[in-house]
Amino acid sequence: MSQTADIGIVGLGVMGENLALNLESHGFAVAGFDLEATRRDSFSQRTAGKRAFTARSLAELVGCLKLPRRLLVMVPAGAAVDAVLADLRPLLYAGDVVMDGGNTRFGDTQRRILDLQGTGILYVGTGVSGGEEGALHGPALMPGGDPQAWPLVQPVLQAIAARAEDGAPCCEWMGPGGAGHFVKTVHNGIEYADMQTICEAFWLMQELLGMTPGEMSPVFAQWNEGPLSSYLVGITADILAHTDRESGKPLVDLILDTAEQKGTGKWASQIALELGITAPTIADAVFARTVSAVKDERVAAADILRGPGKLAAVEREAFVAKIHNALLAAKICAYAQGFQLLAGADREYQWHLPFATIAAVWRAGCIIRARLLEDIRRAYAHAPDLQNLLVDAHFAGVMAQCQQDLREVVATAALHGVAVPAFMSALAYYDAYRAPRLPANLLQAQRDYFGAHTYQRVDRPGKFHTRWTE
Ligand SMILES: NC(=O)C1=CN([C@@H]2O[C@H](COP(=O)(O)OP(=O)(O)OC[C@H]3O[C@@H](n4cnc5c(N)ncnc54)[C@H](OP(=O)(O)O)[C@@H]3O)[C@@H](O)[C@H]2O)C=CC1
Ligand SMILES: O=C(CO)[C@H](O)[C@H](O)COP(=O)(O)O
Repeated sequence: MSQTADIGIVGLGVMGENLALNLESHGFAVAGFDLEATRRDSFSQRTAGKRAFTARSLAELVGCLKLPRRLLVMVPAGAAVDAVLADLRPLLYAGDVVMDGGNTRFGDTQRRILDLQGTGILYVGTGVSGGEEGALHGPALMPGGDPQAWPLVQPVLQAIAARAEDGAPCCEWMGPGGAGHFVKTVHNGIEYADMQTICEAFWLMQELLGMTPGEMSPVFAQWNEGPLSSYLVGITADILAHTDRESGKPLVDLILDTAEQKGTGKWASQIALELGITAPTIADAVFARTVSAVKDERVAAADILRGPGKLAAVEREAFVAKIHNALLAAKICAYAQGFQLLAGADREYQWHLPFATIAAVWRAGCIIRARLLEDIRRAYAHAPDLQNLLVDAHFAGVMAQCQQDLREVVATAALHGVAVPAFMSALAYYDAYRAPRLPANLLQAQRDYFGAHTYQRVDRPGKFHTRWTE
């Protein structure tokens, strides 16, 4: 195969192989390479009879690509991407495009763009979401980087992307530099919060209402027909209905309660702290995973630390309806925080992120796809400078309907000693954001007391310092 492939894939793991098959099914001739011989063999077998070629080396892969070359790197983020780039660089010409589709830190993408400056090689960092199925049948794609690359990769990426209900491809240009990978990091931060709040809804049904997974599954399935409709609520219904073949028990009950993570939620939270953006529900979703991971400590502490006394049972049907509204309210708060994070980074890096387009791209294909994303798209299309999703008329209205139930759910959980950190932080975020006055006046006084840090007054301009004990 000489210079006949439309695109080369480096890394034929879960994502790379399925993206390659997706590309091939859309009429693109693909070439693939993986360091691992077993992955190459598996790729050869899965692509037998198709317009696909398995290269035995990076040089062979590059040699069979049409000019300008388009390469998609799907290897683990970090050192592996640098290693691939170091090997690729001497093989490429000016005008060739390298895309990194991994979950890469956006700062790494910015660094790699700088490293390639002067070579003419066009670099793109693209968020990819949708897991194995999405990669095969239509992911959401969030490319950003060298703008000159976009016309060269747009037809390929948009052809394989998922389509929203209105037919729009879930792939648009996010902006320069690390914009694409930043948008994916925020996507994953929201994903963490979405998953955690769903887990808390499940936990409340189990701990307070005594519901079994089998009883909860139809509840989630029904919720998936309404305003909570989303991929994650849908898969939760499926998971809760699943029975372990060996024991006959719900499989979810047999899974160890320690969550793992690869780091994107943590990055989203770190960036929020660095930029001074309030994203507590995303951060609490990360902390919920970290506390789950200290299982042995929790088991030991359960014998030492006291909780509340026994309380009257909670009425099931009415409380399930409240959990529904609490989940919707918390979800809106998490998305609001995610979009605040996008806006904060946009101010810092001057990417000119297209907020309405980001919501549109997330409507299908990705893990956080949800019905409410069309409302978010509409909100930002109507007001691109929207201060916060919460103050959009539609979302303010939904919050008005749901906030009382979020309060009651959080209060009930607290009284019964059931940990719902993401629900709690969503409520605290909502209440803090709608508070015209907060106790930061006392905090400023404390800072001034011990550190002469000064404070401002509400009745006159300027900076003031007080000798508090005089
Ligand atoms: N899985 C998912 O749902 C999603 C994953 N992602 C991201 O996509 C990227 C790839 O993920 P995934 O496909 O799941 O990972 P896998 O581990 O399944 O596949 C990565 C492949 O890349 C190979 N590889 C590593 N280094 C090189 C190299 N220098 N040259 C060629 N091949 C190499 C690996 O080989 P070896 O096994 O020998 O290391 C492996 O076969 C990651 O950044 C991930 O975070 C993004 C969205 C969803
Ligand atoms: O990017 C993804 C989906 O959008 C990946 O599935 C991601 O790896 C999930 O993150 P974690 O392993 O930390 O739960």
